[in-house]
Amino acid sequence: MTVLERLAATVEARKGADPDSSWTAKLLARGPEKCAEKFGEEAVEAIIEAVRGDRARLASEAADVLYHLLVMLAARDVTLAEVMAVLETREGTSGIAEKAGRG
Ligand SMILES: N=c1c2ncn([C@@H]3O[C@H](COP(=O)(O)OP(=O)(O)OP(=O)(O)O)[C@@H](O)[C@H]3O)c2ncn1[C@@H]1O[C@H](COP(=O)(O)O)[C@@H](O)[C@H]1O
Repeated sequence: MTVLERLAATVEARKGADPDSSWTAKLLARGPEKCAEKFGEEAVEAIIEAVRGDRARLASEAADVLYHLLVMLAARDVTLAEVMAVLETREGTSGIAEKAGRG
């Protein structure tokens, strides 16, 4: 199991946990809209570091983005496995070919 899969399992397990002892449970208790907003904030923080070019800070912000992505997905009952399955269907298809083939 990868660290991302373990984190997804932890996030899933936090559904219904005590918001006073779990940041994940606190976020989930505030609803999917708040989880989405939080994901957006973390994404913006990662964008800022990408523009600045600080590799270590970008890696750290990217970790925040991945964690908050998992929380946002969990809030809408979308599993990491579902996302990975979508990525798998795209394997081997160039983004350029995919765009050209759109109706
Ligand atoms: N990976 C994370 C993780 N990444 C970030 N965070 C929290 O997300 C919160 C982000 O909140 P804020 O935006 O307020 O913090 P910030 O980005 O520093 O904000 P600024 O003050 O800079 O604006 C912080 O409290 C971080 O600790 C995380 N909280 C939990 N996890 C993982 O989730 C697991 C379960 O955590 P709990 O649900 O808290 O038990 C943990 O063991 C970790 O593996």
